[in-house]
Amino acid sequence: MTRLFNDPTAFADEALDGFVAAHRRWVRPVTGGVVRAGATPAGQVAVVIGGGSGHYPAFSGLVGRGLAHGAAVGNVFASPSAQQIRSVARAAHGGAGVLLMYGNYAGDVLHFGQAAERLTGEGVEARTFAVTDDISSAGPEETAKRRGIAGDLPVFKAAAAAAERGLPLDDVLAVAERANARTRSFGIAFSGCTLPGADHPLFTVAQARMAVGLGIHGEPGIGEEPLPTADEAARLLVTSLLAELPDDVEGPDRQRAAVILNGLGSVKYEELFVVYRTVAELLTDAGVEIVDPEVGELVTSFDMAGISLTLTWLDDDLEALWRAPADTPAFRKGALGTPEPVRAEPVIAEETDDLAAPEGSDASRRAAAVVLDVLDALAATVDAHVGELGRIDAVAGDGDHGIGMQRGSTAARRAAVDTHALGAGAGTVLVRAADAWADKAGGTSGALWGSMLRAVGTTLGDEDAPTAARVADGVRQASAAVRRLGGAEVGDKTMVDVLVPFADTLAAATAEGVPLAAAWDRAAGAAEAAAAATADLLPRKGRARPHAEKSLGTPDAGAHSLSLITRAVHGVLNDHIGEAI
Ligand SMILES: Nc1ncnc2c1ncn2[C@@H]1O[C@H](COP(=O)(O)OP(=O)(O)O)[C@@H](O)[C@H]1O
Ligand SMILES: O=C(COP(=O)(O)O)[C@@H](O)CO
Repeated sequence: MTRLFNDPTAFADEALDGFVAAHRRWVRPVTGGVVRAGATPAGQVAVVIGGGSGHYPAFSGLVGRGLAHGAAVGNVFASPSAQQIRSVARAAHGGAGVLLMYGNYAGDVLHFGQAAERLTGEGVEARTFAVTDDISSAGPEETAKRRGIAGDLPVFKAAAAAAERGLPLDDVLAVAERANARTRSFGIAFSGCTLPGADHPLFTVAQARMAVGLGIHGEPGIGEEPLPTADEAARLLVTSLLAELPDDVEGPDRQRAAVILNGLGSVKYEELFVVYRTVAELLTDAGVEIVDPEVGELVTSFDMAGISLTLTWLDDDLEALWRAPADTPAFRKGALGTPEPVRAEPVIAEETDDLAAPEGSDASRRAAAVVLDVLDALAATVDAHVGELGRIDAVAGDGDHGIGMQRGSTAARRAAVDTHALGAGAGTVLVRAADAWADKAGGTSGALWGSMLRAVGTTLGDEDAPTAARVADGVRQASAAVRRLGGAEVGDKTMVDVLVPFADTLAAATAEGVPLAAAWDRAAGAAEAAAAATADLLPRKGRARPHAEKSLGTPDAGAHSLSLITRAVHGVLNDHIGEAI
């Protein structure tokens, strides 16, 4: 249970404020997260990490000398937005480029990727790297699909220590790749976490049972077994990892390994030590030389009861990087010289894009008024279903789909109202709403909904009055944009299963000359049927994939929300447009 909070939707921001107030020696706040209190030394690659809140000390607690130069901090269990990441990276940049590092989650991959593109376009050389240490989340033949859990720490640290040596960006990236290829984690859980404001945990484990193969977002494990003793738990963790050695490690005998026994939130230190005692014994019996072990909370999931074991198989260079000193709020090692002075200049102000909007034609401004009503209906629908969407997402995901959609749709509506008041046409209103959605929501759906609204807005433009064919074309462009960005296709159990038939039906009906509202009605019917049919699919993308079987019988959360929204939008089109276009 998370007991102490004010407004649950403000939890992540308020936690970050308090964290900064407590750690000014190490960090200073910037829009989107934190950077080191001292400047990145000129000519040093900046390592910028990030992810959702709810995992402390990941990610803000790992900012400081010897480790990250900055951290982008998202909402609870949702990746930070591309705009946040860009802002933190610009503040951390020391002139030698930026390596953006995160765990391998769909939302992080999308937002960090977009941030890197934008930074590079602005002249800040940027690369991305996703950590994939969790062996339970995909098989050895699909290591690129694995999630990042406590292995984030040794991989971030290796890259950051390489950056401290003055290596160029591509060499720092190569170190991250090598550390990741040699890092494996495996975990078990005894209870799920309860998000701030929620009254029940994201999952439960039956009395005297444990979930095997945990995630760090309250995802249920991939299997269930009887509750073990501490020694049995240690044996399971060690044998699972020794059975999954990296390709270039022939056997454990005479190998060196960095070892992390991580507590997820409510397993206490003494319990961890009891388990570690046997972990150390088993590894030593297998011939492994343990290097600088860490036992404690390094990547958490609120109050989740669970533990994970991480092994990084070291070569000489990786050992030196693992042993290198570090000084951050939550992770300290060795001794560093005198710290750089804490910068006295004020907090970097949020960069605001030019607020003026290009004026739309009269016809496009009238269309923009309908767009406002559409966004109102959209946000109201999300508000009315926020709990239901969260529950569906919690079956095999992280339970945040409702709150993510709510944050995004609320921000989009606000931005649309402001932009409309500046005299903008329908296209610009939608594009600004899209950017606000992606920025404020973060997460997978934030990036995808941002790209959808942007595609429709770009197609409508600010000059011509929208026609039925133009709207249908905009929706088609939106469908293509989501598939391009997320890489999912029909059948993967995502919102794409609804978006494609919706766009195709709308295009076919408008091509037959059916007026927009009636064509939309037909397309919304196709969307509803497609959303219901996702209940029979096994997920192949996103957070639900490792829990495929559990999701059978439940529709995909993003597919369901999209179908609800298409139906609500039909109401607006029917009332405002009728058969006019
Ligand atoms: N690669 C993808 N392409 C398209 N849609 C996706 C993809 N991955 C996930 N989704 C959609 O995103 C939804 C989850 O959104 P949300 O819960 O807001 O994001 P997150 O998983 O980042 O917390 C899923 O239900 C699915 O419809
Ligand atoms: O949840 C996180 C990001 O992944 P999403 O795909 O946006 O949910 C985050 O907590 C880990 O970085």
